[in-house]
Amino acid sequence: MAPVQDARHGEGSPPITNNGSGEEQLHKKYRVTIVGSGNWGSVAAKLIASNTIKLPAFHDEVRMWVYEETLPTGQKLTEAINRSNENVKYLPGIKLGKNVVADPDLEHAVRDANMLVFVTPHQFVEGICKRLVGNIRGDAEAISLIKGMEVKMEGPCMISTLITEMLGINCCVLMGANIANEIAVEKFSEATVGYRENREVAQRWVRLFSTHYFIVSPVQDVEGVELCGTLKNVVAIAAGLVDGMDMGNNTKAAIMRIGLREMRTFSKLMFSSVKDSTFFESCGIADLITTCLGGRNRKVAEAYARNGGKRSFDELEAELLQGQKLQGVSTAKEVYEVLSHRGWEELFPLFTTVHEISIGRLPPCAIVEYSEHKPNFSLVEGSAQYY
Ligand SMILES: NC(=O)C1=CN([C@@H]2O[C@H](COP(=O)(O)OP(=O)(O)OC[C@H]3O[C@@H](n4cnc5c(N)ncnc54)[C@H](O)[C@@H]3O)[C@@H](O)[C@H]2O)C=CC1
Ligand SMILES: O=C(CO)COP(=O)(O)O
Repeated sequence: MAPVQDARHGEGSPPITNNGSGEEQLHKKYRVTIVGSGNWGSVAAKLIASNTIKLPAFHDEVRMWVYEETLPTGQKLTEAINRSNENVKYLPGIKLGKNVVADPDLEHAVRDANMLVFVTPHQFVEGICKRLVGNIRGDAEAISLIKGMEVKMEGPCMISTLITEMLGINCCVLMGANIANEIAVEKFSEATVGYRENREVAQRWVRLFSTHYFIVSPVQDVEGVELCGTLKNVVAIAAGLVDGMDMGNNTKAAIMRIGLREMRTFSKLMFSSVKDSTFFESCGIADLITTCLGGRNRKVAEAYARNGGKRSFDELEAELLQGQKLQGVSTAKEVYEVLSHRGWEELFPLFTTVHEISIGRLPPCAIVEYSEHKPNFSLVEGSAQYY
């Protein structure tokens, strides 16, 4: 396995070694809390804990806020995690590291941390941030691993922006081709850290997550990285529908290509700063491929099509994912709200069709019929250049 310093890093930047910088070692120890403890949240805890235990810049202990629940055994989830060092519900069979402490008290979990890792399903973030206002350290920095967005009156709001606006702190993002169960068993993967201005902060996040099997590259394009991670979940629903109708590899590849094109157009229309090169990072094409081949959105959408649209996504999610959450259906709705508000539906036939299928307005087979429609460029001046 290639060591971290041999890895390719975004933007042709010098490699980031995993030793911790002199500045960090002299001045400050960083204390990490993970806000979230689902499937990916637990794997993030494992990655981070393996680094904090050996890097002098970080306190060993990693606190993980757990949305408390009672297991069928009657035991609390946090007690089970702290006793067995495993998240027995969301990541069974994987040791998290002895330095991971599960904490059911959100405010207590974040109190001492100056590095906050947000990793919950996106629909819960606003409620969590409301509880955190006034309860975090003044020098805290955040990173979001959350793939999703909110739609406000003013328009779409990325989760990193929501965190920044509600808590008044800088927020980077980490996205990539990262099916959690594969990283949990240490299979080689890559990820992208998106940052706004402060490259030193981005490097600290890279050091916190990087291992010999998890290669992280920084890219100065928060919106591009976050929109890639968010929008690919909608395309994965389309890919799953195609699988559920046994339409074969060529059709699925066509859907992925059309989806990637819509991802790029949507991102660039929302934020003109989004870079084309971001779509070639792990957060872009690689995440699209892995999610369309092996993700939960794909899996549930396949079941939806196999049932001819007769069982709802909610019902199938509960049955197939056992408490884990689907992001693609709600993201399709959020994207659709943006498109319909602006009158852009015909510019995004795939995104629009995924939403209409997921609410039962169209049958699953519409994914191919409608997605192949030529986008109507006359709707937005200059949009043709993004196709
Ligand atoms: N699982 C994966 O392979 C990957 C997931 N992601 C992203 O990470 C984010 C988090 O996903 P996972 O960690 O996989 O979670 P998950 O889908 O496995 O688990 C759901 C989590 O939500 C929590 N929860 C349920 N109700 C809640 C409430 N009312 N308030 C707060 N939390 C509640 C549960 O306790 C659980 O921790 C999502 O945005 C997802 O797209 C990103 C990369 C990979
Ligand atoms: O984001 C993911 C992989 O990078 C996981 O996607 P799913 O939520 O569809 O499993």
